[in-house]
Amino acid sequence: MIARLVGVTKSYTLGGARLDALADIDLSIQDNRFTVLSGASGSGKTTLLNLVGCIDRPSAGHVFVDGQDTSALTDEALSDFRAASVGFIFQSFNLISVLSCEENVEYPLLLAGADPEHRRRRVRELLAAVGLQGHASHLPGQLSGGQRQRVAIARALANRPKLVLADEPTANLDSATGASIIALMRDMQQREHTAFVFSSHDPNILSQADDAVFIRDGRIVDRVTSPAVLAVSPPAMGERP
Ligand SMILES: Nc1ncnc2c1ncn2[C@@H]1O[C@H](COP(=O)(O)OP(=O)(O)OP(=O)(O)O)[C@@H](O)[C@H]1O
Repeated sequence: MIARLVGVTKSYTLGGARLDALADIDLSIQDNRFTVLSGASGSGKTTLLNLVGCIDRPSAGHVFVDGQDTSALTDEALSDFRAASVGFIFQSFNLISVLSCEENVEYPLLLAGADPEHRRRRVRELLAAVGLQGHASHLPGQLSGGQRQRVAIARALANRPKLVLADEPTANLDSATGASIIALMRDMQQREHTAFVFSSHDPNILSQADDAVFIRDGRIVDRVTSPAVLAVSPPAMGERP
């Protein structure tokens, strides 16, 4: 198991009122699987990904990643742990605009102190795997949205994290490009033997996943393994029939 949440609540206070963005979540995420978090807008998907990705801390409960109780880490140690253990893919790509494709993919390797020969080999391998070997020196502004997301996928995998998190990775793409990005993530997940967890409110995506976790109003309302069968007749947003 690559991640486990035990009794996790995340609360915000808005105008004096308490809002539980997540309430009493118990969830295990398995190694080497393609897991989708499915739920309507505002159901808590981003909040959950931010906790699993150690970007945020829970108000109550414990988040374990790769066996580490993240609540036991200082902010600095948590930041180092996150850089070493988790790769991120964002809906708005978040590439560094002044760096070329290869420099964007190389960046996490530089931060991790990888030697130049390893960096060169890994960047070349990843750009080829995402189909961008011919675009290595292009800047993000010279790429399409789908190509930018391909670079972001390569970058997320650079340090061989055991866990990659993607928050609505297809939200800014047309449906055909979005489908190709999901297929690429699936391919890379299997090629790299890593766990991918991605959020989506598109029920059609269920057919691609090994596991589906359904969230509604900050609670897990269902969990399904091999959810392809559900995709034949997609459930209502955030819940199973
Ligand atoms: N920083 C914050 N302060 C206050 N409330 C927040 C904050 N972040 C999230 N929320 C609230 O927590 C709830 C869950 O939000 P979250 O962004 O996790 O949902 P989501 O499922 O990712 O939605 P979407 O699909 O629209 O991105 C929402 O009601 C949201 O308004």
